[in-house]
Amino acid sequence: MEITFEHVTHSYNVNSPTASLGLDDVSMTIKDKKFTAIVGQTGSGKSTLVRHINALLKPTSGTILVGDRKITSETNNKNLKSLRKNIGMVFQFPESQLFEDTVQKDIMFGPMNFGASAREAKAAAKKMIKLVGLDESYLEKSPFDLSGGQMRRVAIAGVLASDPETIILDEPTAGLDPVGRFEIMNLFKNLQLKGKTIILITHNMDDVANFADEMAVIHSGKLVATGLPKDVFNQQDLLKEDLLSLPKSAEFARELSSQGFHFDKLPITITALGKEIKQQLGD
Ligand SMILES: Nc1ncnc2c1ncn2[C@@H]1O[C@H](COP(=O)(O)OP(=O)(O)OP(=O)(O)O)[C@@H](O)[C@H]1O
Repeated sequence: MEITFEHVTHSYNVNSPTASLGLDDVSMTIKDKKFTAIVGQTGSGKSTLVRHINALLKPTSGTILVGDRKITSETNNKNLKSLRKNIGMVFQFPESQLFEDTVQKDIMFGPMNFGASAREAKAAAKKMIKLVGLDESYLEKSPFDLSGGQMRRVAIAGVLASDPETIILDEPTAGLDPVGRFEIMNLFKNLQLKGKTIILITHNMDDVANFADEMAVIHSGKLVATGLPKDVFNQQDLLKEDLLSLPKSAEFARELSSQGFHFDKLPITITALGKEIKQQLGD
């Protein structure tokens, strides 16, 4: 589903002395079936932005179009079920929301909440547990007997079990070891390649460089850049003003620039960096 923000502003605690601006006149389009990363410093408005997509937050002004659904300040809290079924959200540390006595029941909760029969939900649990890299024997275990990484996978399986068209991830790999992180990111990339729209909030620029098709940079509630990661990471004004940090390959390329190498554009992945170095050493 294509998602379009049209002049969206969100004020927290409107009309109170503690009012604060979460989003400031944001207009952008998140493309259907693409992997889009949302980045920005802490407190810049990333979570506020994505919470408008399933109407967890309503705009103070402006409109969000999610496919053919329109969300405005007037949107009624009723009738949001079909929207929310299609927008899966993996919050930060989703394992904190596990509560059932077995993994199977936890994964079944979402689909049943959206109207699936027990049989359908069981089948979904069986499929999803494997998709997140655990075998079926985990279904009968208590989620609380699992490691942190395993709990995270179960929580993700629970979101995927409702088969949402769009999946929003708010730092889904925070606190995982590098291998676990890579596996989870690969899982989401594969889901996108099979037709899902993925929206990832992250502070990890290597994940953006390696997995995202598009990126958006938010600063103080405003959208300051959007585009292909290889272009956005080369916007000098963003780097100068410290609105963006670089993936490791680009950092390394910058260091190499003072050692006689020359890069027209900073390479943002190891593969691109390797190719450039090889070419320049061969010349
Ligand atoms: N419930 C709330 N009430 C009042 N202000 C809020 C609330 N939630 C967020 N804000 C404010 O809105 C701004 C944007 O916050 P938001 O959580 O969207 O940022 P973020 O980019 O997701 O940050 P982080 O990277 O730390 O998760 C911040 O100034 C924050 O203090």
